[in-house]
Amino acid sequence: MPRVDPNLVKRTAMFRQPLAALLVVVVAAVAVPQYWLFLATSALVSAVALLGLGIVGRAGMNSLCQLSFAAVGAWTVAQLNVWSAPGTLILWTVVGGVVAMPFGVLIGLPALRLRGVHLAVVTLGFAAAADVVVSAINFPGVDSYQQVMRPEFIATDRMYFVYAGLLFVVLSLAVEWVGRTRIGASWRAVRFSERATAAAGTSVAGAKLSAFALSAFAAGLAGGLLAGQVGMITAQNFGTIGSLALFVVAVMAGGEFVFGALFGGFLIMFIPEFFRRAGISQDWANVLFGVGAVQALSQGTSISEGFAKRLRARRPAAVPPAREPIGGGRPPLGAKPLLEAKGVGVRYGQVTALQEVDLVVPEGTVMGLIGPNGAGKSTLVDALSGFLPSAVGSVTLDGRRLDGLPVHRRAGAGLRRTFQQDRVPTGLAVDAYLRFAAHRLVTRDELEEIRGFLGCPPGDAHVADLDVGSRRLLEVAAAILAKPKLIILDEPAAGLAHAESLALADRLVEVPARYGASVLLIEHDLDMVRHACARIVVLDFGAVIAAGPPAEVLARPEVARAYLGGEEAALT
Ligand SMILES: Nc1ncnc2c1ncn2[C@@H]1O[C@H](COP(=O)(O)OP(=O)(O)OP(=O)(O)O)[C@@H](O)[C@H]1O
Repeated sequence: MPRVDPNLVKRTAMFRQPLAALLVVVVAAVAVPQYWLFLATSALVSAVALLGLGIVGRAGMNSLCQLSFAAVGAWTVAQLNVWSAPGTLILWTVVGGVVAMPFGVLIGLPALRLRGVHLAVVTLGFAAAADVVVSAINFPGVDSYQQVMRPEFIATDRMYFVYAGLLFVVLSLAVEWVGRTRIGASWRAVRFSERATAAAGTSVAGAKLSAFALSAFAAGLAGGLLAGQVGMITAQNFGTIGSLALFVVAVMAGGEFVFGALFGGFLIMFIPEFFRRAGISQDWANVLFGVGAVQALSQGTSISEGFAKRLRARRPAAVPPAREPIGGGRPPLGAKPLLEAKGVGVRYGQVTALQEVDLVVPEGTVMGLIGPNGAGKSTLVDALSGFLPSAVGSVTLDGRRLDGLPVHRRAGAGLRRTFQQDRVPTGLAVDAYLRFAAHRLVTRDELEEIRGFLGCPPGDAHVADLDVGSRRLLEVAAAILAKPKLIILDEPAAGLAHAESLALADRLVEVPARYGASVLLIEHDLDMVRHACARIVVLDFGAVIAAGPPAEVLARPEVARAYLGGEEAALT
């Protein structure tokens, strides 16, 4: 049997769901009886809005006002229709989507500070307010009974269904494509960890606002599509309860997936109809959706996500290559200072976590930062990388003052860091994560080289399927791939077996010469520190108590005392 090129399979993966959706639309266009066409078109309208909800869902946010954005799109289309603007309904619908975008950004602004239920309340408030506004004033053309005109070729219900289907397919292709760009990866990343997103040089605000803007665009398209379908729109089409139902179905079916959106659209339109035919109140459909959403939330996966997981589970597990120690000595201690921190101090209320710490990391070296639990190591890393704006003192990297710069700008200036707990977004594949976190264009060769160098799993392995040790290595790989001047690794060996820690130490030793970055290694594994570092600095109670070559420093009694709490023995 001829072998299929795996790279081609990977590259075409984003087309799979949209093309399958196209097939569904084509079959339905031929097979659906005239009677059901209106409902089927409405299902596509809802599916378009659900795709948009899936975008904010990818970024880990909730929006309960999707139909308010749809109302903006519908309003725009109705107004352009009244004005007989050029471009026909097709262009008006796109304009409606674009006009909805600033509203998305406006509603996204609170998301910069609010999360979870608080954000949901804000969006619900907007939905309620929009509901009141559109109920109080008629849509354009309603007073004069002016129907939204469809162009000739989509005048029939069947052709309009095909048009709605094609619009859904094009939008889903666009969403899948954006999902594979750095913007899409930033949505996944921000959902997993805002701190790690910023540390990877990406603006958290940009990620959140772009998700809201594109989500509103999709909703605006849905509104325009609806205006063309029904001809004359009213406030009832965009009620708060409708927005809530849409959200609940997105949670249940999985709006983040093309098929989840399509399936959700089908449920929203056809379940109430089935109830009606069975002589049951249609309101029971919302109860059913609510139960489905509770079920999805309690299981932690939507229907589509569960399906995707089962498909992934059938693939063989990714086996990372063995990470054997490769030997080699410590890097030289560079002469030129790269990072210079002076008088860095941090207080948490009454606790002084850091007291006027001075630290110099030279160019071209691996330096260790050690100290007992609570010594202030992570606090120092947070202060250096910009997570503690209240920190006092000054930080200079390669002669550039970093003081006052936010986290992502410091990352852009060449300071990369990792975290004590791994922060690799589980929604991405290995190479997608590396590309995102590198924050620059990386070649396939570079990806393969860094994965091989550190012994990371294959590029198409899914992060969610990896063990903790492999994820830690991925973080290190991503930091190196970003080509920074300084990489601060906060306990990178947590989760690795001892032999693997030493193997990682061997690799770190090579980093300055091979990739041109210095490394500041925070680690409790003193074997690893001895193995990798040309110099170490010891913190205790927020102050530097010793600095120098590892063997010499670890032999000092004050260092042993800090670690062992009073015993005078040297740390061997
Ligand atoms: N958000 C916070 N609020 C109050 N106190 C804090 C906070 N974060 C850290 N501290 C305190 O600041 C001091 C330094 O903590 P830090 O986490 O920087 O130490 P560490 O050396 O990184 O410890 P470990 O090795 O256990 O990670 C500790 O006394 C800790 O309790």
